[in-house]
Amino acid sequence: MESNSDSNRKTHNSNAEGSVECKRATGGTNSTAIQRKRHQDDDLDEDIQPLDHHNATDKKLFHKINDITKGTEKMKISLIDEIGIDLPKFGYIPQNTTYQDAYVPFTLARIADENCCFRCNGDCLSSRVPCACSRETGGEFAYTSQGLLKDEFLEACISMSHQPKDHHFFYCQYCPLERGKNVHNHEPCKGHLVRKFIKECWRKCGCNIKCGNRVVQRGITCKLQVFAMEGKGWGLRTLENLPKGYFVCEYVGEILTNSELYERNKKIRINERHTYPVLLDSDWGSEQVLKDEEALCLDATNYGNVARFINHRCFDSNLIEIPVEVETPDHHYYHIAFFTKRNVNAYEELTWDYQIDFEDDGHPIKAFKCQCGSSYCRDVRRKVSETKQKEVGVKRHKSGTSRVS
Ligand SMILES: C[S@@+](CC[C@H](N)C(=O)[O-])C[C@H]1O[C@@H](n2cnc3c(N)ncnc32)[C@H](O)[C@@H]1O
Repeated sequence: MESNSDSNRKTHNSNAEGSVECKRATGGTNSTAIQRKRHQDDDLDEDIQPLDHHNATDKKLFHKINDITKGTEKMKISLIDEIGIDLPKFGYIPQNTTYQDAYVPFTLARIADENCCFRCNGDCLSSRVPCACSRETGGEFAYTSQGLLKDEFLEACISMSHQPKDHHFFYCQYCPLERGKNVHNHEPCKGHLVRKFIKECWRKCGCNIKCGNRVVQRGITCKLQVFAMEGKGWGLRTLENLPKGYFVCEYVGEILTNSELYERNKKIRINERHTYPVLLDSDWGSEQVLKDEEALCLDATNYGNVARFINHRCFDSNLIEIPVEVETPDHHYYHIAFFTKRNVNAYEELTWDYQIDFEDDGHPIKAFKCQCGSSYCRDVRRKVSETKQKEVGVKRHKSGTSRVS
């Protein structure tokens, strides 16, 4: 997986390939073929700046793309690279898309009358009595009329992610994660955290599209930028101040079954396991045996949205991911939406806690050497190796063998 900047650093002259890649301006020719091609590429030419461009602060820019979404989001999302790393190779998709076997039916017939608010009008948040769509959140909507998450709901979600052991876990009888390994003796399920869901109004509801209980489905509304950094590869930042409880973006990728994820993992080298899949396991274990086509994950490796650039930070990240029910009451499939955990300043990197167990080598999501910089960092291996390096440095220093490079 090309994600660590140390491994993907290269000179700005190298020619990147793929769907959201930078290319040189093609000026200096009258060829009709090229002119025709240019015309077809107008959208791209407008979005992609030549290499070696200098910005106002006179920092060298190796790459700049004005809109990595290619117009598929309401907001343009730029990408800049001031250190010279490979451009990401993926196709931008603004909505989750089934890869092959995942069973994700969106039918109106599956939405029972008690799972929608067909009698509502206008804005559900302003109705005197909260409608049926608030039932998932205990009879109160999760959102304020300003479109932010209510503090109490947000704090409860943060507490669940900070102290998962204090909260309820589901344990599957036959865990899809273990089944996917295709071995005779499955290990017992390690447990899946029960999560708090938001339920948004949708097509069978009587309210209008501006209803305050429709936030995630309206998409990205803030200015975001993908940027390159030392150590972690690409990352995402906000270009404007964001208040606490603000919806930033959802995690979008291909919808894969767990077996499909294992097949993908098998095809790539052992130390390059996927680092872009997110399990949709909030409901695992609540039923007897989950069929393979219902044990799903989102994989943003080949196709995804801007959320694939959000790096991990142990514990004190500024984003939290919350499951959101939109099109189907069936929680095998749901959306993963990122909200701010606190006020976030313009130009701060946006991070979330992947909840990685840095010691679980069997997990389909590969743990990396964490460089989150948090004082709560859980990557003990990194800490141990850093301590050892320091000790070796001190010993060498004492024996006079150390070299300053
Ligand atoms: C979902 S991607 C995030 C975007 C990624 N940085 C990129 O360049 O495409 C996850 C990968 O980013 C890198 N990463 C994320 N958080 C990191 C951290 N705290 N320390 C080191 N690497 C990190 C790891 O390589 C991880 O596998």
